[in-house]
Amino acid sequence: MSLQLDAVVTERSVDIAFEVGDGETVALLGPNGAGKSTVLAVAAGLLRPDRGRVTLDGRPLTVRGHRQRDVDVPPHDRHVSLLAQEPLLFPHLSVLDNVAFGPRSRGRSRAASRDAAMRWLDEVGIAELADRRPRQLSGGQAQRAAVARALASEPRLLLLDEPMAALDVAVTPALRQTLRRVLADRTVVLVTHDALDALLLSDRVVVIDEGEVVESGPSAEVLARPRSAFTAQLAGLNMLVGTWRSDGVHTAEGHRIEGRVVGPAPREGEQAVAVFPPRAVGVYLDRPVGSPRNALEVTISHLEPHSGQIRARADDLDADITPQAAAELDLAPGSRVHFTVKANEVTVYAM
Ligand SMILES: Nc1ncnc2c1ncn2[C@@H]1O[C@H](COP(=O)(O)OP(=O)(O)OP(=O)(O)O)[C@@H](O)[C@H]1O
Repeated sequence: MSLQLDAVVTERSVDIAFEVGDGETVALLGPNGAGKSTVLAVAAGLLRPDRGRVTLDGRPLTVRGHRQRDVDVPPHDRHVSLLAQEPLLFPHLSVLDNVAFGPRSRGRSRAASRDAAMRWLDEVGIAELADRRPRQLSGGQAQRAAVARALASEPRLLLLDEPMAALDVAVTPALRQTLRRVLADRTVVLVTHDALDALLLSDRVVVIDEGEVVESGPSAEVLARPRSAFTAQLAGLNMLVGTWRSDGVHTAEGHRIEGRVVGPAPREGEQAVAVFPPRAVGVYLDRPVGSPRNALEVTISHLEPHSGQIRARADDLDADITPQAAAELDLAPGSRVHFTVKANEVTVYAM
């Protein structure tokens, strides 16, 4: 295990332990105040836990309240980079010099640092902005520069605190694709509120609530089959993971679903995920004939009121329908029905 973290911060009622494997991205999910930023601060060395231990590649970074002598490696000696929600760039330096700062302060020559910085700017798609000042960048460009800067110091561990939260929704899909590329094979802890980011960017999720880990496991499993009410609410979307074929995503349960592919197209036989909101789902007793919609035959497991609608849950999928429709269909747990959804309401991503 690359990162091992175990931290108690009494004042914040946080008592959290988890591990991140070498080259693995773990998403920390949880409601406001759950303790996610506290965990990042402990890993980065910005906050000392009352009790705990943080090791990276076996090297103790923080040790408190153990029988062993206390250890507190300062932030700049940890080989850890933290990327905050707001890109914190030095305003008086060019974008290139902002990115070159990390390698330079680790003792590399000015020329080598600038070369490395240029490579990273290219990697995140903003090489042509190298000479600008941070105030001449859009929010999305500044965040790309901040990603390049975080990576240029070649951290052993990258910590991302909601890297897309402050951005315009229009630029998030492109930045998400960039992050997917640069996070692959790195050891990363990603804090996010967004189930889709967790699904697409992380290998595993750790769900925390009120300062404790409440659920963890492979991202697709936890998000598609949430065990806690919180995770279900967070996911908020139907997600079907399966194998990509030319006619759509095929799941192990035998469902096939078509949708719009966003981002790099999955290759035949690769894993893909189809995502759609519960409000886009229609419920029918008989399979609709001659309709271009996706139709999935499912068994209702439960029904519950949900913001003025009835939420029907079946085979890990949710449909929100009106109370009248639920009554007319005479729905009850055990009912065999068809969930339908138009292909243009379904988004498909390669995994
Ligand atoms: N500087 C601080 N001093 C004291 N308590 C704090 C401080 N910052 C946060 N807390 C408290 O610690 C707990 C965990 O907060 P934390 O910021 O880690 O949560 P979070 O999961 O990151 O939340 P958010 O999603 O809102 O950023 C909360 O109860 C919060 O009120």
